[in-house]
Amino acid sequence: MTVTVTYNPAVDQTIQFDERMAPDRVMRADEAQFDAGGKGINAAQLLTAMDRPCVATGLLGGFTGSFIRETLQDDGVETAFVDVDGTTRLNTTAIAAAEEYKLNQAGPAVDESVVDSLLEQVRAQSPDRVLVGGSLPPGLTPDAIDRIATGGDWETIVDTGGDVLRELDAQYGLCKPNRAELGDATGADVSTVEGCADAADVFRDRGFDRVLASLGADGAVLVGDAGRLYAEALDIDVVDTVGAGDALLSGVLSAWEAGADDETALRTGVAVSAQVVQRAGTAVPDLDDIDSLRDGVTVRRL
Ligand SMILES: Nc1ncnc2c1ncn2[C@@H]1O[C@H](COP(=O)(O)OP(=O)(O)O)[C@@H](O)[C@H]1O
Ligand SMILES: O=P(O)(O)OC[C@H]1O[C@](O)(COP(=O)(O)O)[C@@H](O)[C@@H]1O
Repeated sequence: MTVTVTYNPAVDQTIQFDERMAPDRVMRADEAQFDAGGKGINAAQLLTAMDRPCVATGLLGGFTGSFIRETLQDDGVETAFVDVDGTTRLNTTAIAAAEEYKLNQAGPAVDESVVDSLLEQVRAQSPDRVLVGGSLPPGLTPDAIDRIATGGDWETIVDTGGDVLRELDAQYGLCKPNRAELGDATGADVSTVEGCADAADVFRDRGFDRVLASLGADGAVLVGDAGRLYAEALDIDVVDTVGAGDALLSGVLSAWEAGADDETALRTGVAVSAQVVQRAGTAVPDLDDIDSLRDGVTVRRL
């Protein structure tokens, strides 16, 4: 069973415009979409949709926090959040004439003592693995993630920005940097797939047993004891890439939970992420034919 930890959840607002974004003018959208968001929460929704036992934890506050809790419960996702003062943030994605703008808030300031309460919630679930996803709100340092990794007898997986990734000091089962985060955290040249795999190898020497590097339209690389695998992205019409990394990671974790090997897991992750990027927002897409979609993913050893 997987527990997800989202220290800095978000209500994801997605608004779309036909015309390009421009300053000093009122941009009027016909509609707006609101989804429960934040990297760990996105993963919990996808894992639940793929029938993998999962509990979503993290920090929630204010009316936006209530929206997230109610949305997850309506979606059948088990929750065990810690309530905090302040208001959970609203992250806005504006899609204007096919250009995507991501406007993220920092989130409510919290006291480090909240990590103790969160760890209690995690331990109470007796998880096999814990996925810590997303940024940290003001008041928390990377130690808040290391404390999860050292807080119990579970495997810890982490998906966070390169600046935080670089500071982690515990042992992790997997990290999921995207191309920019891979380059930021290692200083390596990540302009080629081989370069990304080399940079991922550097990460493995820093306490990450496996590295799942997401490369956007170029697909993904999975590096671990079983070797270095590269999967091409599927050729699809992209609407919104927000949530793509969470989808890739969720697909990989879901396949591993079903006993799949690394190649099948990587194929599954690419297939799930392809479904997510074909629609706006971070709500769960149609995952019914993931098995046939993943058979269409090209994978090779590097
Ligand atoms: N333009 C695209 N075409 C097809 N698949 C994509 C595209 N962008 C992202 N994906 C899929 O989503 C995955 C994660 O995308 P990426 O943007 O790297 O993640 P993140 O959201 O973490 O930055 C990719 O590995 C790929 O499988
Ligand atoms: O696009 P990704 O990396 O899969 O993550 C999407 C999620 O990350 C967020 O952009 C938040 O990211 P951060 O936690 O890193 O600030 C959410 O708004 C969104 O739900």
